[in-house]
Amino acid sequence: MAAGPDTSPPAGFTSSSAEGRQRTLRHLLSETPTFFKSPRQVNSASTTLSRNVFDKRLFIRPQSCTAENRRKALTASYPVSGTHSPMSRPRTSFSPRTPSERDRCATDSDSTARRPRTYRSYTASPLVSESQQDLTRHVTEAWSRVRRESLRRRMSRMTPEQRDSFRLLHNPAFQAARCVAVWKRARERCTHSRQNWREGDKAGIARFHHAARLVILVHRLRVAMTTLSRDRTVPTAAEMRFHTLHHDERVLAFNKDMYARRTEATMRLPRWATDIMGKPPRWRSEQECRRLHALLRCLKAFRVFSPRIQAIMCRSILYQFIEAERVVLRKGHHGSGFYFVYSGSVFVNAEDKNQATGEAFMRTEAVLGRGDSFGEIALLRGCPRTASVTVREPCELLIVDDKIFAEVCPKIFDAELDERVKFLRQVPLFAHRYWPPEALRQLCIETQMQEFKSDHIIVDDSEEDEWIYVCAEGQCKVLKSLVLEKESLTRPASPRGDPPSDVDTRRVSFAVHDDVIEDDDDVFHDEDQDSEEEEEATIDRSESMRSKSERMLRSIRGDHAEDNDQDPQASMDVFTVEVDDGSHDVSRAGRQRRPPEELDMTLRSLIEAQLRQRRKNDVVYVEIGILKRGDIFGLQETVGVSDSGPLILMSFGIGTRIYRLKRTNFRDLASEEATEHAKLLGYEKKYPSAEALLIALQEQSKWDVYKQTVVEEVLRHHRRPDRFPLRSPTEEKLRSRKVNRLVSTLSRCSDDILGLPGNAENTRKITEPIDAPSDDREREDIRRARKFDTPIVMRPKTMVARCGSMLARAGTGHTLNSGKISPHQRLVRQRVSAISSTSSDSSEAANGV
Ligand SMILES: Nc1ncnc2c1ncn2[C@@H]1O[C@@H]2COP(=O)(O)O[C@H]2[C@H]1O
Repeated sequence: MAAGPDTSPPAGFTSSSAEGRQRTLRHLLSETPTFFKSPRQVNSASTTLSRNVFDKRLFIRPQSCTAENRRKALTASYPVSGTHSPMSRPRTSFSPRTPSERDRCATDSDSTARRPRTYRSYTASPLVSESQQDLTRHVTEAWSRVRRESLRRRMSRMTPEQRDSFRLLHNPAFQAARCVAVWKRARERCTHSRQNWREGDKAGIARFHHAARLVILVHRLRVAMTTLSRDRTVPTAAEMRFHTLHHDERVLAFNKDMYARRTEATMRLPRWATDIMGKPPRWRSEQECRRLHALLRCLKAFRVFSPRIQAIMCRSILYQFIEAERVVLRKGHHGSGFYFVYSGSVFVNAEDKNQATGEAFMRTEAVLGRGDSFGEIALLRGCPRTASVTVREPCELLIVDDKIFAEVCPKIFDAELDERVKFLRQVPLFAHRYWPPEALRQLCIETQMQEFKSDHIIVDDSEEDEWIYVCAEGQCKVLKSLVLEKESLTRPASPRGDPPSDVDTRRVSFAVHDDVIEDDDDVFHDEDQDSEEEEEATIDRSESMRSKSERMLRSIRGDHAEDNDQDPQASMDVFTVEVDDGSHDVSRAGRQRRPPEELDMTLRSLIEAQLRQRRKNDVVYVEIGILKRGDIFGLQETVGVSDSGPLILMSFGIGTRIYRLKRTNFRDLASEEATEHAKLLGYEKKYPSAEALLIALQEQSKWDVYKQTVVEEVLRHHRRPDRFPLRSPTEEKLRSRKVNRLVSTLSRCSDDILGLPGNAENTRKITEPIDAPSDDREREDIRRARKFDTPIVMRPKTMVARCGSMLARAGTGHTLNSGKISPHQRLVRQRVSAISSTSSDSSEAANGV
């Protein structure tokens, strides 16, 4: 193995200086062109070898190192090819293997006092390998050994404190943090002064390179750790089943999920969003945060936080893409983040015990998908993770830092709690006398604030709902659904038998402009709240005002089941009605049918859904009240004084902001006195019963029919055959248009002419949406209608006067009146209803109702 003695060493080797050695090495390496492709490589290799190997570890006896000799020795010792080539497993320090080697070792060991070891190392060490990679690997190994040793030596000389700080300095995570800091500083310098950067902040660049290397190192470490973590996690049965079915190479059965359309689950975050989330918080601009906020509001779990908390989260939220089967967090570990699932899905695995054997095993508790969140328990309770979470399908997670989540959010939550208490205190229901501060605060913990844009159905069935609503800003309408036969209200009771055209017209007119619905719930939704947690929540409630985070957690987990139990049905006809007792003005509604999804719907969507499904029995929705700031909805149902049946709550105008309180909490926390007080308030603000509304609606319908009849009567003479029939077709056409125009205008103005008691204002409101149609066809219709009607619409006063005089001429006895109903009109209405009830049509209608 050892090279034979050489008598003619090259000049460089006689020198023991570092420079001489390097020169020799360069020379040596340049003669092996297969290994090094360029002079630069030769230079760098020689430098590395000289510094790391020669100088520190493998000091070569110069006399024996001629180029020729060395080549001979190496080729003799290590054949270039062959399966047993030591190059494949380089031996960097010599350790005797064969007996002859051992013998030689023994002999040499006698003279190790000087430097036989290094000599042996030289002879055995494959300093020049058959490939560059081998050489590099060898050198790297040698170098790392040298470093380790020197490190050990240095540390042995240190005090314990020094050792600790030294360890910290060499901790990969710490180094990574330093790298990032260096990188940031370098970038900052770069942005602040490009000139400086260019002119060569050489040290900065060097540091940057160093940082990059460290980042690579840390990344490798992380990969190794995650692989290890995955390998050590025993998959649950559900996980195994899922992955077996979903892995292409192991498809056992036909899995329809693989062919299903999965737009939701596979909806990925746009590039701009990941770019924003890749920036440090202070680099994110206001606009970027707002953009991110608008995007994340589509996530159910995100929406339940208040806008302020959402904004704070957007400032610091991070993005992470995780492959399938990876472990996101492990049970018992320290919690360091709160997660939203943007796409993909995860398994939540909890520990369980086999009843028979007592063995512990992991069981899949839940599968969370897009819009869900996890990881809040450990952060808010300060306990270890309560479950493990592994990735089911490749997943995009959004991570909120534990500091933000556990410190900032509860503070904001507390401030909002104070706000809620302050607001509710102003509402008569929660007067100090009935609700002591502690009870009110307790009630507010699970109170949520929601925001709705215009025409959003907030509650679709007040009897089934679990909440009491207190209007904080804006206005809401209270609607009531009445089931009736379509014919009863749409067929005219006029003796002439001409069907009125107003139902369809109004239906179109009520197809209000479309609104994108966005709401802000304040609290987490948790559908999987089990009885244990509820029990826990009750106990917590009794321990008044624990920690902020605990309260927040309770609030977060308190309500997930909302809004999901909607029964899609019902349709709505457009009607304007009046309740005779005058206590509740009523009005109109839109023909609706509830979409199957859920409460996230506008009036328009309801109307469209209804129009798709024609049914004999329709539901007419009638407005029976308006909720303003401080008004309450759902109180009667909570205290059991409601007899008005299911009601509907809908936002309108510029939208609304409401607080909602859990009915169960209200009942639990209200004292007897408070309950009595609530009952009293409930009685005071009772809505009319279904019967009263039906009667009012019927009367209204008759009134509409009567108006139609009057208009028809007035215009009859216009439709008489012409005395001079010799008109041109164009003239005929114009004439018929004129008549039609008059009819349509009169129909629309008839409310003003004949008077719609107390509802003139409301009538105007109904017709408003006509001016703001949403879809093109509708817009086109209205444009055409407008064009058609222009001369009349432009001069309403004249038109009304004309209609009034026409009506007077027709001998109806009505005078012009656009305000309240006069006693005379009331009389007319009674007469009309008497007439219509005798006619067969109207009696049919009455029976139907
Ligand atoms: N039964 C469950 N259903 C849904 N999610 C759960 C369940 N148990 C635990 N988790 C979530 O899994 C998370 C594990 O970490 P945490 O304990 O911080 O918070 C936990 C919850 O967010």
